[in-house]
Amino acid sequence: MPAPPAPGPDGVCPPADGPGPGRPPAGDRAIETRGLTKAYGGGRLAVDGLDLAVPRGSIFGFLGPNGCGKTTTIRMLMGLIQATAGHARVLGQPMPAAGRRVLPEVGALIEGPALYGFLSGRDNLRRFDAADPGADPRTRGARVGRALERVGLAAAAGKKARAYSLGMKQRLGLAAALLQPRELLVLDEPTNGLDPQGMREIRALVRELAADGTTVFLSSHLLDEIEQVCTHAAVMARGRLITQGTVADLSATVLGPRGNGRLTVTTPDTADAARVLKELGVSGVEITDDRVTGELPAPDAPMGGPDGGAPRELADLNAALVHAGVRVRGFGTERASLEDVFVSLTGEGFDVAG
Ligand SMILES: Nc1ncnc2c1ncn2[C@@H]1O[C@H](COP(=O)(O)OP(=O)(O)OP(=O)(O)O)[C@@H](O)[C@H]1O
Repeated sequence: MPAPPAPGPDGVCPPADGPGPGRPPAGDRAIETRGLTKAYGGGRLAVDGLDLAVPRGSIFGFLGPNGCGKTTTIRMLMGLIQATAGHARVLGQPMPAAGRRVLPEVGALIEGPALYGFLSGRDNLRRFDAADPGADPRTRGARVGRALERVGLAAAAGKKARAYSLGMKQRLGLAAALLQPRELLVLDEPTNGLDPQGMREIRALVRELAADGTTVFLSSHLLDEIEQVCTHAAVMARGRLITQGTVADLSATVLGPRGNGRLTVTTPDTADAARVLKELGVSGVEITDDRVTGELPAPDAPMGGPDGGAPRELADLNAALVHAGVRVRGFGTERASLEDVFVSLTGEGFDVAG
């Protein structure tokens, strides 16, 4: 996997047109936009100067509250609507100019699949396949069968699509996107409206597809979804890019440069635990009820053990507590969530309309 874009000192990644440290070289980007902008009537910008850099091979989450401009961006990327300003490249080619060359390499699922309810799942796929001028009709049956198999719909292939659950319809839409091998999959809110089981199935499928080397760009307003499935993310609010980078780097932006997370120790011996942790270099130590929390030292910081040694790992910290007679009932670290990132960078709660 190419090197992820690194956040800058303010925690925000450099724009796509900068040579930014850690930013994937242009050839390694599945999607790249510069200043991409869309104004609908009324003058308000639905998308405002967007600089995106999606590394090839990533599972890239495009995250933001409803109405922040995700679908509008995707529609511009796919050449479905014209940008008001700015540029977009998909698989290295300018869009929409190179649409005919690029789009056969891209599987897209935007705003739910358009299915005929009176046709079976299999016949819906045959119809999609027949609409592809590059698809050989002689091998259609095999292609459709493989795609159904891939999304776990082989057994239900003969059922009318109107009898499918929402999750099955989404999977059928994905199967349509997978009839041909694709370099890039673009999925707009693929789990929207699904029950938890349906969501899990789609996420598992996304992971499988990415494991085969396909870049997956998926939009979502669900923070935990992005955290669970994505390697990288861009965070949008009100049409603007707030930040982008690896999911781990984004978490680190709100944890400070040390980015190690907070340690939590649950113990009846809170005062002793706090003292030992401070001696070991843990800062910001706080006691709340039977919990002692603190910020872990940087990995390269000197960390003195009680015997003058230098415990470096969490396990060593735990051992030192036990050695000092602290009865440890719980021990662990917490990383910042993407929700923390969003709130810290925008000053807003996540559940706002864009
Ligand atoms: N065809 C249109 N004409 C006018 N305004 C539009 C149009 N499509 C979208 N908008 C507006 O542009 C903004 C961005 O909408 P968009 O659908 O891109 O957001 P989104 O992040 O995909 O949200 P959602 O998840 O709710 O679809 C919203 O304020 C929306 O009302």
